[in-house]
Amino acid sequence: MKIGFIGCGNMAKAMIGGVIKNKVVEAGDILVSAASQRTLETVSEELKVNTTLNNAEVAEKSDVLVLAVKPYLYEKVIKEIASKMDEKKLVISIAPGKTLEWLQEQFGGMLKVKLVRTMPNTPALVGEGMTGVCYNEYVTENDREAAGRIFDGFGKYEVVAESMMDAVVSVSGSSPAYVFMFIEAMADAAVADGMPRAQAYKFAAQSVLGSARMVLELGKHPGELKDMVCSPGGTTIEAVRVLEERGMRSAVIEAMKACTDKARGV
Ligand SMILES: NC(=O)C1=CN([C@@H]2O[C@H](COP(=O)(O)OP(=O)(O)OC[C@H]3O[C@@H](n4cnc5c(N)ncnc54)[C@H](OP(=O)(O)O)[C@@H]3O)[C@@H](O)[C@H]2O)C=CC1
Ligand SMILES: O=C(O)[C@@H]1CCC=N1
Repeated sequence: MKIGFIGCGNMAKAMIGGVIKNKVVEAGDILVSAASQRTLETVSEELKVNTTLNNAEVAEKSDVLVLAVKPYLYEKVIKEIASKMDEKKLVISIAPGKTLEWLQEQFGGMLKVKLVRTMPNTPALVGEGMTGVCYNEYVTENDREAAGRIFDGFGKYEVVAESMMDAVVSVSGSSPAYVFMFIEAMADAAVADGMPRAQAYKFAAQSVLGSARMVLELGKHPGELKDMVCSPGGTTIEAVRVLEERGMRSAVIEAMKACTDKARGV
């Protein structure tokens, strides 16, 4: 399987890193394009993948093609590659807001292009990505299996109804940013208490990692897990009281609502 990436920024590099590390394909089976030679030189040096400035060449030489440019460039890039497409190639979109119907239109109504609409996230870089996936009608069982191997290569994935994709942007595509802010804030507080910064990041990040694993592995309600930490009359409930007073839940819900709304409008 030859995989092509059009665009090689934060998200593509995270996906490529995971796919190579997990031996889904060899680096030599990946062809990447970008806007600048400088990016391609860096990517070629760091990831040992093949590179070109020619998007149409990536489309022509790939069995699976990942569109990894910013959403506003999708229309332009698809125009550049449309003539190189055929009904065997699988196209993976990673942009928020670009529906299967819209993508199909860009490729031209006549071409039965196989489309996979996804929303990955940057933890893919360490093999812990979460990707929401939906397919158009031309994607076969074999294609799904091939795409699944790619998504498995950099984390977990789940097939969802297309109507859920905007919510996926908010809950996993964008959410690493909120989690990093939370880790940074906790580390700042520990630094204020006198802890060296590097150590503070380790304590904060490992606590987030462990807590996430408890949710995923123990099958218990997050509220129950929170209660297990809150000793009666203890320290934790004091922190919980202040977080509730400052509107933590409401801030998260409102922030994610804004994110989902933005995804709908991209
Ligand atoms: N970052 C994230 O966490 C996530 C991003 N996404 C989606 O992934 C896509 C890419 O985002 P991200 O990686 O963050 O963006 P970046 O800005 O990091 O990367 C964009 C890449 O596109 C390249 N590029 C620009 N113009 C062209 C062109 N005309 N032809 C080919 N390549 C071009 C750039 O090249 P150069 O480097 O030379 O400028 C760059 O390598 C977006 O649609 C985004 O919404 C989805 C989920 C999560
Ligand atoms: O911020 C963005 O638009 C992209 C999509 C999800 C994460 N990053």
